[in-house]
Formats: sequence, C-alpha cells, structure tokens
Amino acid sequence: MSDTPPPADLAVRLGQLRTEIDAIDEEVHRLLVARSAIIDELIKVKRTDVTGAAFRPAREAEMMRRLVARHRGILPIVALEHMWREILSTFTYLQAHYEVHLDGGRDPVAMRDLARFYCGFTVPAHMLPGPEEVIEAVAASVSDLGIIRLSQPSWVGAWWNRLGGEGPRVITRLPYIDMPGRVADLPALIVSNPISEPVAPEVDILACSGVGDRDPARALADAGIELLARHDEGPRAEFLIAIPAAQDRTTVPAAFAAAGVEVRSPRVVGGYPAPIRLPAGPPGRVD
Ligand SMILES: O=C(O)C(=O)C[C@]1(C(=O)O)C=C[C@@H](O)C=C1
Repeated sequence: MSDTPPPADLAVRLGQLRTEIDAIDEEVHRLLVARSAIIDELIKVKRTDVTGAAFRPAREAEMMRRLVARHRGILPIVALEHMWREILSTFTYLQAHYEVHLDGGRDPVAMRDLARFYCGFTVPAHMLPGPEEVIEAVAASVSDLGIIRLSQPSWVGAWWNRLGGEGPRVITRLPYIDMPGRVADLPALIVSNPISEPVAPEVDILACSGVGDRDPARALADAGIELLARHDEGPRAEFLIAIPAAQDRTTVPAAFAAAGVEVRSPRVVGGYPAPIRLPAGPPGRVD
C-alpha cells in the first residue's frame, strides 16, 4: 500500500500552500513599502541632500552579520545576501543618487556580475578601462562609487598610490560573504570619496613602497597581514596590504624585513568592515 495521499488531497494541499505563499509575499511587499516610508523620513533626518553620499559600510556590515546569524533553512545564504544588496543599494540610491564606475580591464563579465550583485540594477554602472580611470571618475564626482578588481601582481601599475588624503579611499571589500564556491566572487575593493559619519574600519588598507626582490606574502601572512597587490618598478616594489585595525602598525616594517624587504612609511588609503567568512557547503544552508 502506498503512503502517497490520493490526488484530490494533494491538489487541496497544493492550493493551501499557494495561499500561504501569497500571504507571505503580500506581507514581504507590505514591509518593503513600510521600509521605503522610513527611508523617506531618514532622508530628512540624515540630510543626505546636504551631506552627499548615503553609504554607511559599517552599518551595512552589521546588518548583513545579523542576517547571516539568524538565517535558517534551504534558501541559499548568497541568494539572501543578493536580495538584501538590492534593497540596501536601491534605498541608498534613493537617498542620494550615485553611479558606479567599474574596472573592466581584465574580466569585464565577472566585474559586471559583481557590480549587479552588490549594487543592483537601479544604480547606473559604467565599464572603464582600468583602476586609474575608476579612481579619476570617483574623484570627479560627489558621491559615486568605484569597484576595482584585486589582482596580485597588479596588471596595470600601483593604482592604489592615487588613493588617500582628501581624495577617494577604500571603504569596502567584496565579496562581503567570503565563501568558497559562491557566485559573484571576483575579489575587489570599493572606493569612494570620504563619507560623512565615518566609523573606524575593522581592517586598514595601507600602501607602501620597498626595496628587495623577495616575495613577502608568507612573512606578512605569518604576522597577520595580507598582501593584496604588488607592482614592481625596477628595484622598487609598491605594495597594497590589509592589516587588522587593532594590530600594532610597527608589525608592518618588521614583517617585510623578515622577508628581506625594506619598506618606508606605510600610508593609510582606506579600510573596510571585516568580511563574513563561511565554510563551503551545500549552497548556503545554515541550520
Ligand atoms: O542607516 C542608514 O544610514 C541608511 O541610510 C539606511 C540604509 C538602509 O537602507 O538600511 C541605507 C544605506 C546605508 O548604507 C545603510 C543603511
């Protein structure tokens, strides 16, 4: 005897489940409309019309961490991340219009996927030849973002030496959920002009130049420092590194020295909230 209920019962159950789905969809939509009314008021309170860009990377990181912590069930975590990215970037755009400039030099298809995943389709996107053009476009704007691909060694020169000071700086690292096998996984940095209400980043990004032809990546990693990019110009090498903000900066020259590379005066060119690291697994199941 089969346990399968008769077809008539299954048809009834299917109808009930669809009614439940419709009720949930209506609730989700109602809540999104309610959220947009709150953002409408937030625009007046935050005065984004006066202060410029509305991005708050630390707040977005905190929201994403809470989302990941409470997630359950079969919905892939990266699909959920994408839905929230669409929400966050559209509501950011509604507060203060911005455009996104993409470093399309090496892999424009992966770059476009990354940008659409994180910035959605409401925000206008422009593909540019490389990082220098991206930084230039951001610097010439009030509140635009740039996305620059991280490649090691840099294929195009030490573009990071154009960051810092009053100009564009790194504010975020992508992908935000760092999970093996995920989609939209092109390693990249987001740059913007300095934002108001800055929150101290959890990871600092430093630019430094040095002399010495050995690869310092291992010695840096042993000291908790990540080599993000390198560019060689004759005997000099330019480096872009990431170091936890809480870590003593004197560990930087010491770690380079351990690899036989002498570096001078590391310079801060931005920082970012620490990405969420998740193990590989079934597509994002969290129980
Ligand atoms: O909290 C803010 O300041 C907002 O602007 C709201 C909001 C959001 O939609 O939740 C939008 C953009 C920010 O990057 C962070 C959060």
